[in-house]
Parts: sequence; structure tokens; C-alpha cells
Amino acid sequence: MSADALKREAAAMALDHVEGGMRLGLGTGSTASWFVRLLADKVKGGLDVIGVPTSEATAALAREVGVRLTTLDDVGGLDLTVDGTDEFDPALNLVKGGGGALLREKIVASDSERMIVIADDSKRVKALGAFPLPIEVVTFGAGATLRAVEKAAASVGLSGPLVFRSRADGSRYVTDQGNWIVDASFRQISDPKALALALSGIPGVVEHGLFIDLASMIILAGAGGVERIDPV
Ligand SMILES: O=C[C@H](O)[C@H](O)[C@H](O)COP(=O)(O)O
Repeated sequence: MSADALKREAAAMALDHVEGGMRLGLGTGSTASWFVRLLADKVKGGLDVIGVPTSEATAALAREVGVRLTTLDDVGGLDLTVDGTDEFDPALNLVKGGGGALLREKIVASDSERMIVIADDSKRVKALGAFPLPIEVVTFGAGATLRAVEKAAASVGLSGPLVFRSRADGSRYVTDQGNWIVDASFRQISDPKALALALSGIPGVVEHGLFIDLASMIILAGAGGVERIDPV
């Protein structure tokens, strides 16, 4: 089965956790897009839900397929967020932000009672860090912020190349919130909580892609079928 077919399987399984009347956080990326499309099929069949998108891309998709949208301010808290991930470790800590949506994704997941993460089995790792960690920074003083990130990483024993994310045309990537992203190749993050704490203390860092204690469950699709992984 192709990776895309596995993503679809995981997304389909997440639908079992959706009930009528729910207020849903809608994730970003290729896996979360499957969830939005499959959710739209259920909506066409009469399911009444409302969603808060985590990116302009997801908002556009939801509108196109007919999923009703609202904002976090109007809805007053979410029942469930379903989102993809770039990596997850055995403690269900995540690295997210490969698609640049980490800030809105973290705000939405944090305002949800539960977060279900849907993934194909390429996303399971023993230790986070093989996927470069996205760090969203404000454009003002970005060079200074980069140096502060270097120092913060060193304080928890990490180092590695820090690269401003670019678009395919070579221009700098800009997030939906108008910020830049630094991709940090730390390779093996042995203490994700310590790194998260160190990065959160830097003034120019808006958010980082470490999602600690946010995932309630992973739905993982692999060649052998779909598996549900709960926190230990
Ligand atoms: O910013 C993007 C998100 O964090 C995505 O959920 C993550 O990059 C996974 O995307 P995909 O499902 O396309 O692998």
C-alpha cells in the first residue's frame, strides 16, 4: 500500500471518534487533508459538526469540500482535534510543522479536550530529531534569535545546522502568521521537554514544533493494518 493510502486509512479510523455536534480542530498536511475530505463525506450524509482550521490551506480545503468552519474565539473550546505529525516517539511526543502550520496547530490542539494524531508508520521514531525541528521566529532580529536558539540547544546538549526555510523559488518561507521558520537539525533529541522549555524562553521564538503531552492517541497505519497507540 502506498504512503498516501496508509494516510487515508489512518484518517478513516479517526472518523470513528467523531460524533454529531462536535467542535473539531482540523489539522494541516497531507494526512490531515484526508481526514477533512472523509469528514466532508460524512457531513454530506448528515453529520453535523463544525471545524476550526489550523491553516489557510486547511480552511480552503474545508470550504471546497463543504465542512462548516468557525473560529476558536467563536466556538469556546474544542472537543477533538485530528492532525498529522512529522514524527512521534514512544511517549507520544511529536515534532510538527513540516507544513509550516505549527503555531496555529498548537493553539488549536491546546484548546481541545483530545488530540488524535493520524500517521503512516514512517512517522514512528525511537527518539525525535531525525526530522528537522521547525521553530517559528519573528522576522525582527531573526539573526539574534538564531544565536539564542543555538545557545538554548547547547544548554541541553544539542547542536546542529539551523536553516531558514525557503520556498521552491528560493524566497524565504513565510507562515500564515507572517513569521519565518528555522529548521533545526538536532538529529537525536534525548530530552524533548527540556529542549521545549529552553526554546520557549527565547523572546523571538513564537513557537516550536515540539508537541509535548498534547497527543491523546496515535492512529498509525502500516502494512500490517491500523494500530491505535495510547499514552503509557
Ligand atoms: O505544519 C504541518 C503539520 O504539522 C503537518 O501535520 C505535518 O507536517 C505532517 O504532514 P503530513 O501529513 O503531510 O506528513
